[in-house]
Amino acid sequence: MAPSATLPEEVEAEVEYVIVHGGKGTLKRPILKGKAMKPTFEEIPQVDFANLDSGNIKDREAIAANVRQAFSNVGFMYAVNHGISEELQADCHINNSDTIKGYEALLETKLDQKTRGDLKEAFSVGPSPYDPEQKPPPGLDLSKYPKKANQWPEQPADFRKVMYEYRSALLEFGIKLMRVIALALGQEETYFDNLTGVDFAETRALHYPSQDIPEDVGIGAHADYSWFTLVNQLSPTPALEVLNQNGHWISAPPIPNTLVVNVGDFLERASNDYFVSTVHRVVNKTGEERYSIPFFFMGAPDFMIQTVPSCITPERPARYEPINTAEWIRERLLRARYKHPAGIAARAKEAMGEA
Ligand SMILES: O=C(O)CCC(=O)C(=O)O
Ligand SMILES: [Fe+2]
Repeated sequence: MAPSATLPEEVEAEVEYVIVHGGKGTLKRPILKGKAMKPTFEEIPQVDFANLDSGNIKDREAIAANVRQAFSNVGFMYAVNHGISEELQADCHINNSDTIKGYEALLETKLDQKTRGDLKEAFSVGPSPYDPEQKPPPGLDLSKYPKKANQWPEQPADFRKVMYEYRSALLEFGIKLMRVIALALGQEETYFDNLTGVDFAETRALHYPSQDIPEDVGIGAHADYSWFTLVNQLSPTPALEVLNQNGHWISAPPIPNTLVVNVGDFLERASNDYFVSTVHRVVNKTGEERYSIPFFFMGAPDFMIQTVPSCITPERPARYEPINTAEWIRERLLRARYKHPAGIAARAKEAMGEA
């Protein structure tokens, strides 16, 4: 339609949307411009964790207050002074290996249905009590766990060792962060301690080639299925982008010695939407390779995700039913794995109305 001086601004402009398929179904966010724009974030805040191990609860509460602000307004933050050693981060760099390209090939997942798939490759390490490094509790009934959960390459020889050292360091930070989150939600620090019974995290070493075809993405727009995710951006290549309330993509460039921390769907649900599981994507148009290692803090598989009591008020009654962690993860994983036999079977079942 041709612009007309007499029509209101909203009618004149054709509204465009960002469309995202996430944990809550399809999100259609209008891209707002000019006067229609709402107050929302334009950058990712930084939170200092230097006092995380302080014996004084006031110090830990001060961190919790900053986390609360970041998680409720943005859903993302940079963790500064997180205590993970730089050497360990450098050891994990996939550049140290000329053989590891992971077992998830390029285009194996497709998070944005308009694309030919995600232009990334990955090596994932998930929960498995068969790996002694994960210190399964004595007497754990192993029959409930799949035997082939993790697959390890023979080369380079110390790949498994380094990945486990890194994973343990992140897990330690993650368990402390979960305590800060409990405080941030107005609970006792120990509120979520029973979530961490058996190992419950996934580490994914990612490689993104430069995306030279205009439609290509590294990872299509999505929200994470985790309590939170700790992303280590190993390359100086800016590519991670975060969707704000105006439908604008905000860059989260690498900042040395920080971890990007984002709220995942489980925390959003447990917090009754007070904390937002913000949609993000990776688009690497820099002409350079990019490497990153996200760490997904997922919770024990049999943990029931329920609304935290302090997040239920007369104005905001509980919005969600309790849900089993393993069931939710399986459902989400299979949706993205469009080439995996189990993913194909699940979608066929869904199409026939059986799922
Ligand atoms: O590589 C990144 O910076 C983020 C990766 C990511 O969003 C994911 O794996 O869920
Ligand atoms: Fe993500």
